[in-house]
Amino acid sequence: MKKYQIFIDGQAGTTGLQIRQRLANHPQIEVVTIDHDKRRDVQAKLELMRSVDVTVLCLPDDAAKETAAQAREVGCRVLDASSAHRTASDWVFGMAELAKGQREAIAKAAAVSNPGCYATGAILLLRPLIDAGLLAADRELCINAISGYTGGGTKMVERYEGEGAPIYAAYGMGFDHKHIPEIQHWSGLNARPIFQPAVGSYDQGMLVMIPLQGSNGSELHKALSAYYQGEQFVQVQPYNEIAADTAPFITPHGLSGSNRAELQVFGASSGNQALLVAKLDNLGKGASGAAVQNLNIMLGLEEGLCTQIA
Ligand SMILES: NC(=O)C1=CN([C@@H]2O[C@H](COP(=O)(O)OP(=O)(O)OC[C@H]3O[C@@H](n4cnc5c(N)ncnc54)[C@H](OP(=O)(O)O)[C@@H]3O)[C@@H](O)[C@H]2O)C=CC1
Ligand SMILES: CC(=O)N[C@@H](CCC(=O)OP(=O)(O)O)C(=O)O
Repeated sequence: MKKYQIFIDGQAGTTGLQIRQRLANHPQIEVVTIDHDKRRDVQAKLELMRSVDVTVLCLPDDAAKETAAQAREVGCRVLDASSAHRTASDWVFGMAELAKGQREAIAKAAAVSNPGCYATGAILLLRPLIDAGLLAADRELCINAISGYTGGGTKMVERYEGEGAPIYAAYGMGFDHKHIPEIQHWSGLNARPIFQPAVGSYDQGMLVMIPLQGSNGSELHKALSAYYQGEQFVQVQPYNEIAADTAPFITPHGLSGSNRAELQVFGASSGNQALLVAKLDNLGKGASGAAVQNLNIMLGLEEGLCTQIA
């Protein structure tokens, strides 16, 4: 059986480690590692990139831009987990479920950008509804969200695993979160949404919530259910139903290690108020799970292989 080789630049970071953990048992992908003290050595990286099938970037944006340019120079395919190229026209957006033809585009691409964690939830909810005309592209939306602290990378993990980090902390008060451009671009929203995220004192798990005035929940639920029918990693839950084990609450927990996103729609009996909810693991479908899914697609392998941590 053919084995493909990949190099992860940023292999020791939060996202890099989770990708390696998933790939440890992959039957057809082998991770080629770089010595820790050579991780910033451009020549050593170029040499590796010349020989592998795909380079995966798990770096801060500026470093990702540099390495992506080097990878392209030596003709190596790239999958970038950073937010540096998510709306770039010469990159393919790595969300297989986005629309018809997206999987095929990922399979052929030289450069794939892995979606942002919050953006994954928001785009999965909005794109089908805007495409269907059930939400107007110029609709002014507020998107609320909460993430586990691993979403903030090694620095936030250190802070939360030490003393005194807040149990709940809202942020995004500058109205300029880095995911807003990709949410707008890939959902097809003309109006800039207000995005108001928060971080909680737990490691993994995310909720993205979009309240809608004047919308009929049942119609939205039907449209989302039809759009994602047959998808392995995106599931629409029953209308107006809260899982028995968390009722009367919806929580960001329960999907750690998985590559699934669960979408929910709630609607008022009046038919003119609704709430859209996406639940996912910020390190799973929001990062490393999606990255392995994209690698499988890029290499022509079964899409679900090793995307989840058992
Ligand atoms: N955490 C998450 O939920 C998600 C993160 N991402 C994205 O993935 C990328 C990585 O994030 P995350 O894993 O959280 O970050 P971390 O801070 O956990 O890890 C980043 C890693 O990159 C290394 N690094 C930094 N600069 C360089 C460089 N020039 N060359 C080689 N290695 C370098 C760091 O090593 P050192 O500092 O020791 O040199 C560190 O190991 C970011 O762009 C982030 O936005 C995407 C989706 C979700
Ligand atoms: C809790 C937390 O800080 N989350 C990060 C987003 C997670 C992330 O790293 O997003 P990317 O996928 O774009 O890299 C933030 O709000 O900036």
